Amino acid sequence: AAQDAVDPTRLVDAFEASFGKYEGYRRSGAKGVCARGEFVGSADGRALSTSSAFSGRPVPVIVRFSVGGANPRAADNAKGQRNLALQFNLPDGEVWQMGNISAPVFGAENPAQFLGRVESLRPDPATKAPDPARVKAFADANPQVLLQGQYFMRQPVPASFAGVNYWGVHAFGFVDGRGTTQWGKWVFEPVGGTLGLSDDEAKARGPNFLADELRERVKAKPPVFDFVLQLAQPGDRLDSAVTPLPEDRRRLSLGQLTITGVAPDGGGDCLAITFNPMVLPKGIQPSADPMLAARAAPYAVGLGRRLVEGPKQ
Ligand code: HEM
Repeated sequence: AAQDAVDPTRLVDAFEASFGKYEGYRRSGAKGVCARGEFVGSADGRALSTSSAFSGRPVPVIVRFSVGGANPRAADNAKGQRNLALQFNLPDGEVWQMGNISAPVFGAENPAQFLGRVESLRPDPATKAPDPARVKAFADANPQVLLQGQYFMRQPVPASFAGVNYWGVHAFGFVDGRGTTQWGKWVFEPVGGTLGLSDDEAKARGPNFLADELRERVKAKPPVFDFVLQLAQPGDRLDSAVTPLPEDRRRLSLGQLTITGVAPDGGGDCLAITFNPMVLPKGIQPSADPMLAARAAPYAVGLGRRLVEGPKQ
């Protein structure tokens, strides 16, 4: 809706003012590693959507794992967000991009609220830290912005980029050959289960282990994620990134993503890609979630800035 519209430049400027400006790095998910994978769709995927992603033939995927936030030196051994961004390279040049996060909810329900939250976290020039009274006042008036952080505090520090669930958070429509749309929300789940560290283990691991851990893991045995869709029922909210579907909704595996290689350094195919979740293949539809459409323009702004600066990671 028009009242939800927020200038994309203003959003990226607010990120830089509140979280820091690190030239060449993504303004969000700055610390990351590029990888490659292969996706093989399932019969359930083919039944739900005409997308060629689910043909059953292997599809090459560009993969980027990252730690949440704007800081390229973020600690790997702290609780918080991890990301799984994907670009499916489908036949005939078609692509499917997505950016998934390690929580079932996002930190705001519409772009204006997100901008307000980010602005409330801007450091006070005098103290160089956010003003606790301002942060509290905004969160008290907008309690949805606390849900994601509360989720992360209940989870252990991930032991591996391949040991955590990654949710799409938004609803998407899966359109079959008769034109029928099934709405749902997805999550990528490691087939080997989630892997967490105790507080002592996290301390012993130090702040930089996730990229090398992934390289070693992939060399030993390529990790596999199930692409699981939770099916919405009539009446379920399809427009809210802070409202998961009810837990009892049916779940289907749309296929499996295998991670087959990891870049040896900060380079790789990801550098010039922004993972815009509105880039969808035929057979997949965006929902009316205002947070979904609002991502496209700021990602392009962010990509433009870091390309000019000289892209890193
Ligand atoms: C209007 C709201 C949002 C803004 C302004 C925003 C902003 C950004 C920006 C600027 C980037 C870096 C883009 C680049 O340089 O290529 C980014 C990355 C990312 N965002 Fe958002 N974001 C928003 C909403 C969301 C939501 C709702 C999710 C939930 C799934 C999300 C998940 C991610 C992920 C996973 C990445 C990292 C992707 C990568 O590895 O490149 N963002 N975001």
